[in-house]
Amino acid sequence: MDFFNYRNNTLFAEDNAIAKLAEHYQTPLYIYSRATIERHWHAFNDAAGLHPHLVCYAVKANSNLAVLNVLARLGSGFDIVSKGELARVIEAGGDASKVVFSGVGKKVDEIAFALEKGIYCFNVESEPELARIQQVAQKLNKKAAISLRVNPDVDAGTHPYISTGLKENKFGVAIDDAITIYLKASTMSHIDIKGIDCHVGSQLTTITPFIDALDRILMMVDNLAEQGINLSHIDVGGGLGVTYQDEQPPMPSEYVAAIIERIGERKLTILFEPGRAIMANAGILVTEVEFIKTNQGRHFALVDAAMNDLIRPALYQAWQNIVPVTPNDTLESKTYDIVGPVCETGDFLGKDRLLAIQAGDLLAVRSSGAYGFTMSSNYNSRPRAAEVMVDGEQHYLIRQRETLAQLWQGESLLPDNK
Ligand SMILES: Cc1ncc(COP(=O)(O)O)c(C=O)c1O
Ligand SMILES: N[C@@H](CCCC[NH3+])C(=O)O
Repeated sequence: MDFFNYRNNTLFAEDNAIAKLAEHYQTPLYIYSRATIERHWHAFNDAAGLHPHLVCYAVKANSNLAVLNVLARLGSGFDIVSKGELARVIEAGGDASKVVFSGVGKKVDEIAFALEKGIYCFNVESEPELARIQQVAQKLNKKAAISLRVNPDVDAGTHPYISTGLKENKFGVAIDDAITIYLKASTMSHIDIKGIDCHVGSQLTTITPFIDALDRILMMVDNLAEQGINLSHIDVGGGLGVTYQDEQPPMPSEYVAAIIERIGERKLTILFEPGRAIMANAGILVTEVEFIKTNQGRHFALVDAAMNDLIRPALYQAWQNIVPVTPNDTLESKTYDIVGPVCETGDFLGKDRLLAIQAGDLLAVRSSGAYGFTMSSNYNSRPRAAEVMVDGEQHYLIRQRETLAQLWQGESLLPDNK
């Protein structure tokens, strides 16, 4: 059962199900749906059909072990950006040989760890990184499989903070330098060139930037073949957007079909790195209204979730739908700012929302399954929220709410007399 099906706008599997979970586990509380996660993953995997491909879920979107485990059981690959994410994938039962390692600043120990675990490929983002991977691989007497992340200089048309494929961004190597770097890589003793990679940004709601980038990358694939470098895969990155408000991004099937069509007869395995498209609308953040207050005619709902729990509204002015868990028609609707208890003016979850609510009500912040918990922090010494996975008629606590003692775990007082 899909616990919350965004497109059909049905939020609740059963009356009071969310309220019961919130009462039991306290708020703020993240709730995910296994069925929705699986449906979204299949949307990519099934669309690619018989074309050789691997869906490498972007772990940064949501790295809870249970989430990774659900995907690992489907046979998913994973896109990681740190040693920590790789450790999580392995701990969750994921297959290291289906892991691609992205990121601009891989450290020596991270590269060594990935080589020891036998990942599928490093997505190399610079020439110094390539040299470092060669060095580490040589030392470990291993061959490192690589692809080069090429920056296609395409405007993703998304928020500047999550746009990654423009010349001025720190990601990847400039398309004009790529051939030279591939030729260098081809002479390196412990480097095995496997593919090419690009990722132009996140929350893309049209297909055009993907295709523009792909066309440039495919031109590079053909140029490389002429130089005797034959690639076996193309990694198209992630970035497919979701519906938060009224966006109408392409469906995964449409997106995947467009990519396959463009690749044509070329013998290339396709790697996809979706994060948000799998997780965003598979999760909600439930929060309780502590107080209603009015300042100078402006209405505020003070809730018990804050920017430390969900930073997207504060960081990107992101809009996420906020709905009462149990609608109450007897209350008067007013326009509220939904704000948390953190001491920052930027601490809001939503502004100008017309809601009929009162203190004690539960609100669901929708589309919070991606970049919600993973971007949370302990700012203001707030313990991080619990996470629950709904699985059919069952639910499982997949992360306990942090205790106060966990807030200072690893810290110590200064010794006496120093
Ligand atoms: C290299 C790379 N791959 C995949 C993703 C996942 O992106 P999204 O969650 O938008 O699918 C990101 C984040 O934008 C990324 O930087
Ligand atoms: N954290 C961003 C997405 C960034 C993707 C990382 N490359 C968001 O919440 O929208």
